[in-house]
Amino acid sequence: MKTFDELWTELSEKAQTRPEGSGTVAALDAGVHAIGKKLVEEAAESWMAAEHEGKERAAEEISQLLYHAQVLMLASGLSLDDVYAHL
Ligand SMILES: N=c1c2ncn([C@@H]3O[C@H](COP(=O)(O)OP(=O)(O)OP(=O)(O)O)[C@@H](O)[C@H]3O)c2ncn1[C@@H]1O[C@H](COP(=O)(O)O)[C@@H](O)[C@H]1O
Repeated sequence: MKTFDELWTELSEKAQTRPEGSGTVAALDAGVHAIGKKLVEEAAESWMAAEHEGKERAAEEISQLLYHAQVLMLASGLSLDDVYAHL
């Protein structure tokens, strides 16, 4: 298990060090358009899971949604504080 902040630290490091085999690095290389499509897909899957598939599946899909949101932030050059400023 990891927190949102711990995931952000891990993904930020991967974006810097670009380790081989990282899905995050591959996603960043694919670009904002591809990341955005994945984010929308995970949002739809989160919605469907919450409405039809129960709490465990909803939690799983929402975790993937948060992951892809962080990847989009990295690809867009945004920090956590840039986003927190609007909460
Ligand atoms: N939390 C996640 C995470 N959530 C979702 N995903 C990605 O999102 C995809 C989820 O897609 P779906 O379940 O919808 O399955 P899918 O559509 O068949 O998947 P794809 O065809 O798109 O690969 C997974 O295949 C992963 O590529 C994640 N990829 C990585 N992480 C974490 O990010 C960290 C860094 O990962 P790497 O960069 O791969 O080392 C690690 O701690 C990982 O646990």
